[in-house]
Amino acid sequence: MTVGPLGFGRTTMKYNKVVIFGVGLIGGSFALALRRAGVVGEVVGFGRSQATLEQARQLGIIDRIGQDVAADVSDADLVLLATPVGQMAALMAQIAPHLGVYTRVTDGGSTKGDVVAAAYANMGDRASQFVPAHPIAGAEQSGAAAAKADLYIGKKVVLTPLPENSPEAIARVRHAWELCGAVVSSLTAQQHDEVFAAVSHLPHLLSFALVHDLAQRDNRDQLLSFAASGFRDFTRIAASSPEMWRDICIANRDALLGELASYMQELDVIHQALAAGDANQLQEIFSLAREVRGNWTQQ
Ligand SMILES: NC(=O)C1=CN([C@@H]2O[C@H](COP(=O)(O)OP(=O)(O)OC[C@H]3O[C@@H](n4cnc5c(N)ncnc54)[C@H](O)[C@@H]3O)[C@@H](O)[C@H]2O)C=CC1
Ligand SMILES: O=C(O)C(=O)Cc1ccc(O)cc1
Repeated sequence: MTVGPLGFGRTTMKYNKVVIFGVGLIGGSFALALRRAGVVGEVVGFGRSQATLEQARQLGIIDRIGQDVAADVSDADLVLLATPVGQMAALMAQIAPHLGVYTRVTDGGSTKGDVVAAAYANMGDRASQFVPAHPIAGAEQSGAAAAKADLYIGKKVVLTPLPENSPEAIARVRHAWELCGAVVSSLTAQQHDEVFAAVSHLPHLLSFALVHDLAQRDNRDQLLSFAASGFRDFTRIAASSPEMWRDICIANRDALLGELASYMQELDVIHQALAAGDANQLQEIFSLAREVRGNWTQQ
């Protein structure tokens, strides 16, 4: 079975050629997941570092390292942009003129408003072939060596389709993520960025901030030597890629600033309660948080 005009509507589509820009955790896992599903012919990887691409080839993530973007995207069934979000505008400009008529493009970026704006600014009419996506799956590790075929199984992927996308383009991209094992839903880009500012971008910012604060102290080695599992849980995500998180924070800064302001207000309330020795208020705050966190299960 092939993907092409006749491939749409069949129960399982085969992707003869998948091209990945950024063969790291997200791009590499996408390739491995499609391979595991047995639906991909050839996987071609493009990247910034030849050594990483060679590693990805040796790990069996990609079949070959791409040499010619124009040639490789012209007959690709599917293109995935899986670089830090700050790199995507330039890549879109590079691929757009060469995309085949039946080539569909998706991405794995953690922010969507900026990525959608980049598509409109850099892809012209070809933006209709781009269906933005965000897999809510990942880890603090980066790079091809961290890629896993089962990363997306049972995890959410949020699509933020463009009005210009055809139902067929959306269905194809949705299907690709479903073949990776994901549960796909849709939001507007604005809804997406507001939600993830609160539950992902702010927590990462806070975790980086705590470790950064401790890191600047003269006695940091002593402090870290006594830190236990609470510290480990709160700060695991501070081991994430600085470049990736720099780009996310800058891209979603409006929503993130709103969440930061709200969090600072909360800290202010806690600060006042603590300064006043108001044990009841602290208990109320901790109890509500404990109840909500205790009832939360990752869906
Ligand atoms: N790490 C995570 O848990 C998650 C990350 N994301 C998003 O996925 C994207 C990729 O993140 P990861 O896979 O974690 O990062 P990664 O660091 O593992 O992989 C990114 C790859 O992109 C390559 N790259 C950078 N600039 C490039 C360019 N201009 N052209 C081609 N390749 C380039 C890098 O060399 C690297 O191999 C980011 O946009 C991130 O926001 C989304 C969900 C989860
Ligand atoms: O490491 C973790 O727990 C994460 O939260 C991974 C993650 C990072 C970025 C995303 O956009 C989505 C998921």
